[in-house]
Amino acid sequence: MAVWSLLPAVFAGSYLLYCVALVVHRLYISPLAKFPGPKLAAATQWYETYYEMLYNGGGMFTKRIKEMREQYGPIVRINPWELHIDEPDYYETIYAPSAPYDSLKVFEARFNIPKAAFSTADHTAHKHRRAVLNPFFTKSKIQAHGPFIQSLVDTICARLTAEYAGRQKPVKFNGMFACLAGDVITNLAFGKEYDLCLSEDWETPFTKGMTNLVSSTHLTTQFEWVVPLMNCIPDRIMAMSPLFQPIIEFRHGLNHRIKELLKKRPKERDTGGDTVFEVLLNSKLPREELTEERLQHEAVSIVGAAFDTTRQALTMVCFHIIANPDIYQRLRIGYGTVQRSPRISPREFHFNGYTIPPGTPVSQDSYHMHSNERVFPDSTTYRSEKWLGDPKSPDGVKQLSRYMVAFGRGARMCLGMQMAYCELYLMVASLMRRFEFELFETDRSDVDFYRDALTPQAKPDSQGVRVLVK
Ligand code: HEM
Repeated sequence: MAVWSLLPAVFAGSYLLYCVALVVHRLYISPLAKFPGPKLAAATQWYETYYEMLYNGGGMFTKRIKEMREQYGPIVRINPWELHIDEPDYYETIYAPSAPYDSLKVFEARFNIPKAAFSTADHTAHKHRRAVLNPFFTKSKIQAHGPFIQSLVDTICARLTAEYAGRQKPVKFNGMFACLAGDVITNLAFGKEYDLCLSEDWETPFTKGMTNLVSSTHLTTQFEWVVPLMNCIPDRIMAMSPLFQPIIEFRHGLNHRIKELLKKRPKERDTGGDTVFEVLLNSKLPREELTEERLQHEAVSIVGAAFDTTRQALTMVCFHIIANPDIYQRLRIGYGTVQRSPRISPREFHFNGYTIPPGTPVSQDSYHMHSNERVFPDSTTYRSEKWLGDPKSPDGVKQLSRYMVAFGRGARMCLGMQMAYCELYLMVASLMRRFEFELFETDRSDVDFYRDALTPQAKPDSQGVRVLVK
């Protein structure tokens, strides 16, 4: 028998040996071997991949982590290299404001925008990119945009009166709020809006693109090679896929805006920094930080981050207000983003007698925090009055708001929190003051967290929140 005919068997045998050695190392030698958790999850990343991609349609790992917590306690090894902690009072240790913690490298490729502040894993690079954006998103800056946001809200209300009131024609809240969020952020980012709020039936290619981008999150996170592979395939071929076609269109739209801005002579651009990208272009960032590619990444990131989160929050709040008329005008944000966002410390963490080695990704998340029955008893019942009168947490000392982490905490906390609050206040107040709504073939399962696609998504066959305007 020729020697070369044995090669496949030699390769297969070596690979098998390598896998066995890897599993033995992960289970018995790795510095994380002492942490509790399912052995299979510690042995292979495929465990997480199975829950994110396959089990019950995917997006199920966040919920699986909650089950692990119930079985193994407040600290769990959730995959070969990462720990998850479920202890409300420890949140501020991991998400400390000025701590020099990195984020996950694999997240850089998640939305194919590695150069955006949102994706930047390295703490120092993130700090510089973030610092130039911060001034645009302060409370006072956002308040100055209040009249513009109110004008969009008024446009929506006028349409509700003209096209829906008194008719048996349900309004799709998910789509309607997506249009609001999209118009607000594109206008504030570029000084141009897409007029999504005027679109037929609140359905637009832009919102479809954003929705698909969010849905692709597990595919691109679990298989790091997907994004580089996609980048090798011409867009016109990628656009044949119904998943990627709207994403490509969405990205091209934003790329076009950036190109337009860069084409303007610098003098024309210097209009006092009215839009996010004027602020960026007039900032003191070095030239290599202001390339077309980097600005395109920042554009997708800022528009994307503003979109699904705000749409979800508005839809959920309005559903609960309509379903419970006695809670009119009091609101609480649900989970925010449910997917964990680990931090990597250059120093050790100490938790519950464990020493967590430097360089280990450690996370908590808003799903575990907001469903913690010690801090939020009866957490699945919508009782927004619990937030009235500056309440204390169950220990009677700390403010309850310390545990409200829908916008995250620390150096990577939500950049657009004030903008989101502004949209929520103006939109919800206008809708609830001006209209009487009735839910149409909609119940809690249309808003409750079923699967995670970065943000909490309702059951797959949900048609969204639909209401009749009386
Ligand atoms: C209700 C609405 C919103 C919720 C619940 C929300 C939630 C969050 C959360 C939890 C994070 C932190 C992720 C992490 O720890 O890694 C985040 C980051 C971010 N959010 Fe929001 N967000 C909302 C609206 C917005 C809006 C309107 C904008 C508009 C610009 C925005 C822009 C961003 C950006 C750019 C980041 C990344 C910040 C960084 O990495 O430094 N978000 N958001």
